Amino acid sequence: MGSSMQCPPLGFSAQYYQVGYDGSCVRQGSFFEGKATLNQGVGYAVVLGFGAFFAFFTSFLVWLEKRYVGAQHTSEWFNTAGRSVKTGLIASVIVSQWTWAATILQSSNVAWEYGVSGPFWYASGATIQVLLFGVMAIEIKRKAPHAHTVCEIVKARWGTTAHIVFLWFCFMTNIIVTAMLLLGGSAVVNALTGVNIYAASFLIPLGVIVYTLAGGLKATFLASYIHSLIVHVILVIFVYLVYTASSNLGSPKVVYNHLLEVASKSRICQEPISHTGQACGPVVGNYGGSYLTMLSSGGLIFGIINIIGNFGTVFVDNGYWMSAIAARPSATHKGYLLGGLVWFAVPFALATSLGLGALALDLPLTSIEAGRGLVPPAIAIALMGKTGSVLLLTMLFMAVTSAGSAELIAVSSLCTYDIYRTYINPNATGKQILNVSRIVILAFGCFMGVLAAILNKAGVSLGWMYLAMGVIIGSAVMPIAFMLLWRKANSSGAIVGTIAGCILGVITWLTVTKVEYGRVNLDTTGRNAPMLAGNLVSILTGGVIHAICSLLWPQNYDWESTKQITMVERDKSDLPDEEFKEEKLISAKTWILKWGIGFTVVILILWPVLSLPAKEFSLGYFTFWAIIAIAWGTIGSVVIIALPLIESRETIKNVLIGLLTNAIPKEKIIEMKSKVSAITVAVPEAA
Ligand SMILES: NC(N)=O
Repeated sequence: MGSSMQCPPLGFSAQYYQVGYDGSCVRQGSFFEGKATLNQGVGYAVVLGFGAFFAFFTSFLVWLEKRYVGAQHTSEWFNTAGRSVKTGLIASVIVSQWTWAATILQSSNVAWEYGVSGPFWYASGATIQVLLFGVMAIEIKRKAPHAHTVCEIVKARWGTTAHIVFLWFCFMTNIIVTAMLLLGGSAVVNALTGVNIYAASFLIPLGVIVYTLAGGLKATFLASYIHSLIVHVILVIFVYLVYTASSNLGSPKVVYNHLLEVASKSRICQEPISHTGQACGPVVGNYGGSYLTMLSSGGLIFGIINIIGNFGTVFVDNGYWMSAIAARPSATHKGYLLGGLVWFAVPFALATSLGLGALALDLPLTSIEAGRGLVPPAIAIALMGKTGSVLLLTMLFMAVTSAGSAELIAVSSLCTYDIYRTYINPNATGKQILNVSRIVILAFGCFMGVLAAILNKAGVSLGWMYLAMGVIIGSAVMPIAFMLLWRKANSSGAIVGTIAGCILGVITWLTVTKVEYGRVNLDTTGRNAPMLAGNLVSILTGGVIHAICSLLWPQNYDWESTKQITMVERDKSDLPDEEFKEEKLISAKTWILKWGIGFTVVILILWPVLSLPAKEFSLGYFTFWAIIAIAWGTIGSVVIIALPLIESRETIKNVLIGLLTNAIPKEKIIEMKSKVSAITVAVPEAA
């Protein structure tokens, strides 16, 4: 029997093919076909229930911390978490803040498009920014120790015009990231449960708002540990399922053999045995058309776009500055390095399992489904049915909730400190700051719900947005880095470079689209060549213009005005002065420079270069690759789950003793007594 007559054509995944009336083999038109595996009740329970549960949970954590640890809940606490968070929790926060819907969904989409190189470029191209941001995090401690936001530092150094420009770019970053969270979240909720996509777009932020309002930064930090824990447990389940336990796949060897077959040159891909937009046969741009190679032009182009876009979404996202501000000085650099290395496993291990698994099972996904982020839900269903759907939905919701709440707090602190306190009420009290923070969280969350519904209506996909982000915000990356790293960097160069880079980036993007494809629409603007050109022009123009202006008219800045940024209320900080010593901070900077740059060279240059000679991976090479993914996923998960617990064992012990005996810690009683005696001395009649 000829291969054209076989049905299914590859001898596996028969459920996605059927024999037509004329005897031809017909592939299913799409994976989901508008059918949901879970009912709408589950969808609404997840969308509303998780938000409500975490709102309750964070309120409980806040209460515990107040009662048994003695935290004072000032506006400083709400927005900076007391600036004393330790390495393990900072790493866990970084991982949960950086684990977007896209990390879970888009990474598997690029695995589905380009094969093994997709997850690798997704992971490495978005890890190095976190590692390198560790340098900025230390510089904040040295040069702007009392700042609340990145834009406060911009204003202190470069004045009002630069402040307004960078505020705009920071807001754009928060809007883009939140939009991606909601686009991915709503698409998956809709596909898995049938909840209306517009209802999902609007309801998802509601849960995040409630949860964020309840806690502020510190409580969301604590809850983000729970988010990280759940994400990593489910990640490990999926990875082991694909490579060791599933009856359909279950070993690197089966995945490898299936990947060879689905991309085979002899495979017939005409209608109706396959349909336009479905994965079938050799991959254009890959060595030998194989999914099993790092020699992939599409994968490499995606990698470059990914690096640029993610520099934008780390360096221009106030959320990362806030995490750095919240970190204890001696923990900052280690937290960022550890967070980056653990996070690498999330897209790498997950997409190497789910994305390649979807290809290996020859799932009838279309490019539209994949672009909407539906590769992981499809394979979760294929491997585990309803259980897989629930696990995937839970994992995605953890990502959307914690990253979404970080974005809400980032926007709220920009609005309170950079607009309200700077331009409207410079003498704002802590109470006023807290009120404005909460109003902004509510307003921005609602605004994003509406925006996500509009974007869904316009047909904007997660994949499109992910590639476009660097064009829009990339130009601000180098000026923002220069701000803390280069004394010559001047204000006019930062303003002109950032604005011109963005405008030229967009013009280049659209022009290349028009020249290459003859028309400009969502489909053509989302292709690799225009995206690459736009991203490169945006980031390079921003940096080059700023560098040239600064060399011609250097500022020679001494960081005195950034050191003068003030706090609203004095924080109760039990950090020893030792923590802020310049020698300690300089040695932390040397450490993060060495390790941050070292790991960047390894994962961005050495690893891909060393994997090129393998051309098309042999079975042994692919098995080794899969083992690295499994091991990195497992070790990363153990570290991120165990370290925060180990570091906080004293606090946990105090809280547990307090809960069991209802005793309030001695230090807190002493503190309360000293307050009472201070009042008695000041106001004798109070005695
Ligand atoms: N955070 C990202 N780029 O997944």
